[in-house]
Amino acid sequence: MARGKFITLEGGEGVGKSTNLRYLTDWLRAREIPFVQTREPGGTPLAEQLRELLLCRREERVDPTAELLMVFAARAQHLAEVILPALERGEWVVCDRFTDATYAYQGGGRQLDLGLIAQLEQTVQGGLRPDRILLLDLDPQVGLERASRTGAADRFESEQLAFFRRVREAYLARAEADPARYAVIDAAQALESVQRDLGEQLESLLD
Ligand SMILES: Nc1ncnc2c1ncn2[C@@H]1O[C@H](COP(=O)(O)OP(=O)(O)O)[C@@H](O)[C@H]1O
Ligand SMILES: Cc1cn([C@H]2C[C@H](O)[C@@H](COP(=O)(O)OP(=O)(O)O)O2)c(=O)[nH]c1=O
Repeated sequence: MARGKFITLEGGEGVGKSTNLRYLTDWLRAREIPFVQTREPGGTPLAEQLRELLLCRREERVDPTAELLMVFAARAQHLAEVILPALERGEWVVCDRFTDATYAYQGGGRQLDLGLIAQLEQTVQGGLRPDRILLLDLDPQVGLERASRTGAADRFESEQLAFFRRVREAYLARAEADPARYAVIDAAQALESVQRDLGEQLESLLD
């Protein structure tokens, strides 16, 4: 049994991840490809509890290294319980955010050392990396405006614009360094154009 493909969807706030996840899963269903849809932080009961702790707004300042370790704690659990078993069963995994979000938010946004993130990535994931990272790219000003229409701001969404500019730059720098693995999709386009681009990416992953 061939290992399943591991696809992640990434981008800043309000880029259209939720909207386009539905497109991705409909595409897989239409082709009868077995898959697991999941998200980070989260994806297991313990990891979802860590997500709540990470996202809730609080009086106490959250130390960036503490934040980073919580993200990777959730990821270790998610990998062991959900992602690796699904890939081993030959199913595809569609994950709403993964380690690129850590490079972007904790590395770019919080300005933590990228070498430290790489060390944790190696410890937690070994050699596992997504087969394709679908990066929805959008000016954060537009993204935040879109996101503000969909509910109250969590701890990350409450950051300043400069934070989200660094997030975007960090994502784009990673995509530029490994163009075979990343698809940068212009999320400012009309939804149907975004989805056409996503569909092309998925087609290219079929054996
Ligand atoms: N390509 C697009 N053009 C215009 N608006 C969009 C587009 N994609 C998504 N939206 C809208 O932007 C808002 C945020 O989209 P959503 O999918 O919830 O983003 P995210 O999950 O990335 O925060 C929603 O109101 C959605 O309808
Ligand atoms: C996976 C991950 C997410 N995050 C942040 C980014 C998001 O603001 C938040 C939750 O992700 P998500 O549910 O995708 O939020 P949204 O739909 O509002 O974009 O967690 C990190 O800071 N580091 C990480 O490694």
